Amino acid sequence: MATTFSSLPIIDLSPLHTAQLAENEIATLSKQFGEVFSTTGFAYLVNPPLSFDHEEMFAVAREFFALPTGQKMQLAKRSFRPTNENTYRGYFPTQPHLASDNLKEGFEIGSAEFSERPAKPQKIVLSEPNVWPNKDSFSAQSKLEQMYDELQSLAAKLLSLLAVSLGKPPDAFSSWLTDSLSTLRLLHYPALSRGQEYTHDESVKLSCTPHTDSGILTLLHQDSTGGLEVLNASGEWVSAPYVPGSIVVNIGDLMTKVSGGRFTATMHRVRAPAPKSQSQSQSPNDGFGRFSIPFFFEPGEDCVIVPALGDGEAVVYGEHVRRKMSTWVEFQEDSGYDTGTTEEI
Ligand SMILES: O=C(O)CCC(=O)C(=O)O
Ligand SMILES: [Fe+2]
Repeated sequence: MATTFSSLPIIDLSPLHTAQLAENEIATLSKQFGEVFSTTGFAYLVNPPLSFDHEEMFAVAREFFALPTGQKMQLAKRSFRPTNENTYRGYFPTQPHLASDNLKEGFEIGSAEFSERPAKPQKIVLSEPNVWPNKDSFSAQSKLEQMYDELQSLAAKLLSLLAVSLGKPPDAFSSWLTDSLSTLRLLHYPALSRGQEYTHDESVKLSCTPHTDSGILTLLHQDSTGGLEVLNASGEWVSAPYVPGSIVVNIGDLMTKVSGGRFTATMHRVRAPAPKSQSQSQSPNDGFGRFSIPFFFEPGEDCVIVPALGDGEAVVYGEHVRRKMSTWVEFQEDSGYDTGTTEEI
């Protein structure tokens, strides 16, 4: 359970810029992560060892979501476009009929190493190849693939630190990286229209309902719109505003299991972006909504995850994630998804 916090801590990743961490740096960072993940479960990471910045990432998201709806729908998962082959990787449109408090469109990629469709027929194929817009209309495929690889390497370094913080050798969890199912997801939350800011009961209007993430950990790039909130132990929603240059990190359910409950997968949600302001806006996204780019760090489908602490049972990751998937809006059966109202940027 998360503790009663009122803001999120900041961890400086500058030491990770060198190829090899010194013993004392490993000890200091793993202690920091151990403390943060057993209290807030969420933190800001600054000075991450990545070759790209926020601006480059969000330029990619803007380029993708500005594509005509028809072109995005060509990349839709089969549940949204039955003639398409992909079931897991690709585009999902907003679903206003199913979930007005979960209004988001997204585009997801996995590892470029999954280049062939597995022979085993399954309703949802977790290790299927990615799909892409054609290169004439979308220039950022190789950039996104590189972002994926760099985020995977960063997450793997953090995993070693988590192993140490649980009293294990740095490579204790390295087998999880085999055929990793990590997902890089571009998300767009459209802005509300005027008058839609509140639900009929006057509670806050959300565009992502409260949930915990399912995997090992999540590395989130968010734009400056704001809206992410994190639940503390007193039941209060604590705002996690944009901190320039930072990545938000949080623990997923799997790591709670592995740590025997020591690490906390904290509930979080996103408030719906405000309608276009009437004054001259400072925000480049004004009226278009919010962009965020979570990277979900995940083990391979067949990976058997054995808890490092406590007496919990081992889980096979593929089974764990398929169980959780039934709660995700983009995997609900729905015939009323929105394929025609995306504004051009
Ligand atoms: O958009 C955000 O800030 C958070 C997204 C999120 O929590 C998720 O996709 O799991
Ligand atoms: Fe999340």
